[in-house]
Amino acid sequence: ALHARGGAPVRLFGRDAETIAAIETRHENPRYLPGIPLPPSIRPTTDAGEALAGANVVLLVVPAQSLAGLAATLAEALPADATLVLCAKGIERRTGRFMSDIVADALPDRLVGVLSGPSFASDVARGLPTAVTVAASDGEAADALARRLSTESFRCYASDDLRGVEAGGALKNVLALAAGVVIGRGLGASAQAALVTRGFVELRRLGEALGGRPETLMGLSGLGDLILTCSSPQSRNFAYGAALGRGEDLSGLKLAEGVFTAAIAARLAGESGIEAPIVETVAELLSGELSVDEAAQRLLMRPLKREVG
Ligand SMILES: NC(=O)C1=CN([C@@H]2O[C@H](COP(=O)(O)OP(=O)(O)OC[C@H]3O[C@@H](n4cnc5c(N)ncnc54)[C@H](O)[C@@H]3O)[C@@H](O)[C@H]2O)C=CC1
Ligand SMILES: O=C(CO)COP(=O)(O)O
Repeated sequence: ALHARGGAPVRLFGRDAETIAAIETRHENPRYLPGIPLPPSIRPTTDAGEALAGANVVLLVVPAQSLAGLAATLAEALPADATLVLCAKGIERRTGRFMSDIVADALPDRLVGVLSGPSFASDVARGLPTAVTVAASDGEAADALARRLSTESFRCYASDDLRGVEAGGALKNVLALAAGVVIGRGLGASAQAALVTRGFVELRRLGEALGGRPETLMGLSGLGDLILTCSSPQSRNFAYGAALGRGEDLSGLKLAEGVFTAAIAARLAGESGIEAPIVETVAELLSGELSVDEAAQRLLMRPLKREVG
């Protein structure tokens, strides 16, 4: 998408030499985006220093649990005026830190943006229409980043609610796992709709408790991404949940960030005094404390209460 803007060259860093070589020679990423032609002007490299030299916007797309490990490289090689844009959707499971907290600890005073919202990589790579949120704690910096990253098919809305955008992106993954379980276990589309709606109540409550604003949580990076990932088998979190619900072997499945976020999100909910039964049930299902049927039963057996209030 960035390439489509024209102008500044786009460099792509990856540590897997084979994939990088394929992108360079065949202009295709056979491992992650097979069959999708990539623009030949993208310059792939396995040398982080080369990729970062002279860069003024750096998009970090490593999984959430890997970000802290990359921070040392960044501290060494990142140009002083480069803006970091965090794209991973997760919470560090050991510490409870959001992505922006990890960067703030490793690179204090650095301008940080967060890009999140409903956007499957393969849709973006194909140039299909996509709308996302780009947040920075400084609203004008967010506006500038949104202008910089938008293309005709990749529309970025600016926000100054960094935490709200991060919280929505991390929590929707946990709920997408639950939605996948519902479908995988054959509980039906009505149960799926109920799960997503009640899941959104949890996303909103917990997202607000963690510092996000309600209108952000109702926007693209919260509700929008929740709708996408809770309804499409293209979502790896949904697909993981569906495989779990069907009782299939989970080894070999693609990265599902919610697997790493569930327990820490449940802990943060507990610490904030927030009721989050779906998030807690997903955490216990993943840790093996509950079976799929016990998890479903537990959610159904919750005491009756008013829908709102
Ligand atoms: N794939 C998608 O459609 C979308 C993914 N995201 C988010 O982006 C993040 C990454 O997801 P994917 O790219 O799909 O995961 P992935 O598992 O497909 O790819 C992650 C890549 O990062 C590499 N990596 C891990 N640690 C690294 C390190 N320290 N240095 C260099 N490379 C490293 C891995 O080798 C792998 O190639 C996740 O947080 C995900 O939630 C967000 C929106 C869409
Ligand atoms: O975040 C995503 C789309 O917005 C991708 O979702 P999955 O990680 O579940 O595939």
